[in-house]
Amino acid sequence: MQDGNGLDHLAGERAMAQFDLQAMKVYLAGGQREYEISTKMAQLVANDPVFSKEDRVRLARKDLYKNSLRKAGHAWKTILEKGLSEVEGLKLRHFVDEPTYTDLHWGMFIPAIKGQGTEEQQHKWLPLAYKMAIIGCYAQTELGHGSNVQGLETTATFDPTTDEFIMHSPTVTSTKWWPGGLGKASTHALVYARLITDKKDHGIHAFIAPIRSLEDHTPLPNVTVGDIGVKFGNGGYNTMDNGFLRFDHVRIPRENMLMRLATVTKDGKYVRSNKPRQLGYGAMVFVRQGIVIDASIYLSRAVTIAVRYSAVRRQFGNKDEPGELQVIQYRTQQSRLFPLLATAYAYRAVGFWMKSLYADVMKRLNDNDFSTLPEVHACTAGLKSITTSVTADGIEECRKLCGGHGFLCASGLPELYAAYVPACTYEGDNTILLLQVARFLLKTLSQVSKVRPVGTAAYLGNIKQLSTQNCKVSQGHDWLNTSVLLEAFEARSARQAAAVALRLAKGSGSEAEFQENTPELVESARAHCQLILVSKFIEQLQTGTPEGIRKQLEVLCYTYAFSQLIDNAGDFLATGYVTGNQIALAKEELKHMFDKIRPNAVALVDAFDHTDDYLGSALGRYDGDVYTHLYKGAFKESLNDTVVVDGYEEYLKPVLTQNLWAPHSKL
Ligand SMILES: Cc1cc2nc3c(=O)[nH]c(=O)nc-3n(C[C@H](O)[C@H](O)[C@H](O)COP(=O)(O)OP(=O)(O)OC[C@H]3O[C@@H](n4cnc5c(N)ncnc54)[C@H](O)[C@@H]3O)c2cc1C
Repeated sequence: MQDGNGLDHLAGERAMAQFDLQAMKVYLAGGQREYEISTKMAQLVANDPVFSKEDRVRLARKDLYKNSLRKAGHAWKTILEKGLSEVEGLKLRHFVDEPTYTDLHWGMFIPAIKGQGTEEQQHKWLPLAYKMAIIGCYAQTELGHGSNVQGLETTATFDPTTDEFIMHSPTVTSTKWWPGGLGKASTHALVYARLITDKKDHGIHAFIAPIRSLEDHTPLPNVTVGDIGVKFGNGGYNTMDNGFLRFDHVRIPRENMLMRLATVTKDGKYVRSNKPRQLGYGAMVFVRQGIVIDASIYLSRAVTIAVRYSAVRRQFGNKDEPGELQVIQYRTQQSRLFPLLATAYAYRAVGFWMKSLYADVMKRLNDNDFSTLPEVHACTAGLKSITTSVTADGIEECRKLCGGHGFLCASGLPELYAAYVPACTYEGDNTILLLQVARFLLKTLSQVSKVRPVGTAAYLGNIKQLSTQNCKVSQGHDWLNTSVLLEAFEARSARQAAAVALRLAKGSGSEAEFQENTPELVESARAHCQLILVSKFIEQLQTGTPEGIRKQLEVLCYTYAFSQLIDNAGDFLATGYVTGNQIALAKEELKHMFDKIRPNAVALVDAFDHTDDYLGSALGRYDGDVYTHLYKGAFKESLNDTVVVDGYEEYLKPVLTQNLWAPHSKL
């Protein structure tokens, strides 16, 4: 891939690489087959003008949304015409790279029916959903409540005289608010509502409610539905029609309640099924594995842009070298950029591990073995929280690493951030998720003498040893030992969790005391998750990494672990496990890692294999021809459609000609 002049401005950088680029591409794709599918789908999208992202940040909302509908429809047509498999179709939609209603239809509506519907219900709804004869969304959140699902107010009251539920939104705060795809596209909503039979409230259950006519798409009688408004950033998440929805005593058939876990009989009896609630856990692990891989992809896009641009951009110089220095040569630039590069690799490795975790969970569910589920629930909740928060912050850091030009939409970074940042909130607010992890840690510690902790919490079984032995590092290279690093992360996490558990144990056990300690609880949950990330990156590295890339992955793994250690040095020091001197030694080792990454940096981001089309960034172009394309890009700006700007006569000329109060002034 080269520019119009045939020049690859980054060729010198690429020539320095010390690893097998192709092997790294295949590794990052998750295997040869995945690599081939990815490459094919990326090209298919890049070569189809309908999928162009060219004007997205300049379009008014109505045009933006209409174009998004066009792309989603065209993607579906392409999938059918080319007979693409489910995996290929998913990849194709991934490369279209635009949040849209189909994300919720395929990602939430269909899985919810599969997980919560009876076989009969699946038989009725899934064929319609699979061929998109109906479009569904996932309507849980309301104006008044999101995280606190038990606080939802929408009601579904059973009327045995007609064998129907009456869906109702009794207050303003009960208005469904936020569901993606609800605003304008969906014909059906999976509505979470309080089930009421015979005046008794049975709590929150799921119902399929038709909301728009299948004839002309108008809202059904007594349904009020629309889009909630413009969201953060240009383009970004504004291609999605997040919606509001109110019911005014809308009747739906009894069979529209999803009844796999509980049933309402014709005469209004509420019956819980004997199916274990945990059956839905497999889907949860699957969704969260996708979130962690997505975090890696989004972060890798930002890092690709920042690394390539940092290799192109030159500022200042020194007397020892001719010309100006590439900004990637500056230690401060490296110390902000290379840990993010290593993080993108770490998240990819952890995403791969989560795939095997999913397989393990499914096997256990089949065997009715629910013993590991609390640990799996906590681990995946925590990983969702940490990886999305770090990725959102990382994209913003990459924007700053690109200086002024990073602020231009042409850099691709503002839109990437705007599209990604809600991941910190949807699928569970990140702080709430960490509090769930903290509760799990407290429970595990309270039972540690009787129940041996499993999986990612197994280290807590060694709490005594981890609480008494301190770090033995005495020279820098002592840190270059994965067991030493792992023990440091285990000891820090175990000690932080034990400290807050002890403080709570000394108290009365009240909820107020728990609340008082939530900042420390969140910190200990974060420590636990950072340990999981470091340990799984190491584990993945040690299991069958191809020779041609192992060395680079090791460097990235140490970079990741050292930067985590240093960024959280306060916590590590406070636990007493490490000394200030040991942290200083780790800092020196981290600099050595930066030296090892430096000649490989551009190749390491090339390995993510993002096409120019997918990156959509003048700064991150493969050929490094940044300035030509920034300059050309300015001429696409609508303000430059005319040389004299619209508004000059009415509003600018009177200022310049001192005619502000002239009789014809429009000011
Ligand atoms: C782009 C986007 C798309 C979405 N798509 C959907 C969708 O398709 N379907 C759907 O149903 N919903 C959707 N949502 C809604 C989303 O799931 C909720 O916004 C999310 O669950 C957070 O809930 P909340 O808004 O009530 O936040 P709140 O819970 O009100 O959080 C506000 C603040 O309070 C803090 N907080 C709340 N409770 C506690 C506590 N107990 N302890 C400590 N701190 C606390 C939180 O950490 C946060 O800082 C979407 C949201 C966004 C932004």
